[in-house]
Amino acid sequence: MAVFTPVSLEDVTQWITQFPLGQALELKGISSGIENSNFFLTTERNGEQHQYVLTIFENLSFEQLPFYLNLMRHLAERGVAVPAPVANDKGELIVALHGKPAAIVTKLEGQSQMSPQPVHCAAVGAMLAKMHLAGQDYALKQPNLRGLAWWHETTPEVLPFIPEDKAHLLKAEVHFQDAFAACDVHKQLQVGPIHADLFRNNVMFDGERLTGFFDFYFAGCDTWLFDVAVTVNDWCIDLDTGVLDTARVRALVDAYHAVRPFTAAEHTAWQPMLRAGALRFWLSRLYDFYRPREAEMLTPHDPGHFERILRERIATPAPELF
Ligand SMILES: Nc1ncnc2c1ncn2[C@@H]1O[C@H](COP(=O)(O)OP(=O)(O)O)[C@@H](O)[C@H]1O
Ligand SMILES: N[C@@H](CCOP(=O)(O)O)C(=O)O
Repeated sequence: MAVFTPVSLEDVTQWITQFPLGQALELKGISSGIENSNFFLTTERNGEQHQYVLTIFENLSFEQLPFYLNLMRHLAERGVAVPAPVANDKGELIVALHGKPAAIVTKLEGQSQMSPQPVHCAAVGAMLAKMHLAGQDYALKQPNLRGLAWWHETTPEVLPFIPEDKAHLLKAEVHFQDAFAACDVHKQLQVGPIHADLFRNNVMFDGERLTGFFDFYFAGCDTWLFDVAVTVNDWCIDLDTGVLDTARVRALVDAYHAVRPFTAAEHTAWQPMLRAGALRFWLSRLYDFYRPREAEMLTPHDPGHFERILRERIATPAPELF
């Protein structure tokens, strides 16, 4: 159960009067998250019921949240399928509830598609390209906080815990990624706000219709190609082996390319970028496994999954971008 801060309907009844949402009818805790306390909120306005998600942020602060919430609003206003945050009567998107930052966003229809077919991957690729284009004129700037600098900070923290062969791979890959980040091709890559964690569990589908991307709390400014690589490394693989499924890769990258054509530099950078996407999640999973943060991770994800993916991306070239 991932409701860390209990909230009752009575608590919300008064609090919600500052939002143009009508009256709170029902509040249900959502069990699946791992970082925040999330609730489905039903309200009634002019005789009609509406569904929202109320999130109480357990780790992110009032200072950190505007980048993420304003990005969601910016994207929603430009027709990207993401939850739209609701402002209160002072125009604020982040409002204290039980002393912690909280926000209300629109509820996406559908469920996560955990066994995606090419048709789902194509929808994700097209929406991802649309999202990158729509984010171009987003005014707030924040780096990807899980990027190269974080890999350098985190690697020495996990090295003492892991056996020699893994330590060797980790150090060698960080070294390889340093060289890649410094090369001319990398400097030519398109940069902007990215989701940076667009896994299967962060996208909703109603049948084959993509209804939205959510969980933007790892978003930051980084290369668009890194976002594509992270997404392909989750959506287009056999989960047991990490091996890429060519049909799903083609569907995702072709659909992306049709909306926002990849550049020659992106074509060149594709194989090392897939390795970067694997390294990022191998490292965060190692960190969460060996250095668990208090009351944050209920069940740490398996680091071995992304170690396998990284080894596989090093050993076997992925299908070309175009
Ligand atoms: N806007 C939304 N619309 C519909 N469901 C949502 C929305 N936001 C979150 N959820 C539901 O809440 C669950 C937990 O959200 P998530 O952002 O993954 O939490 P956490 O940040 O705590 O890991 C999701 O798996 C999803 O079922
Ligand atoms: N996608 C990451 C973990 C982040 O968790 P999320 O539920 O907030 O997406 C991973 O799989 O390691």
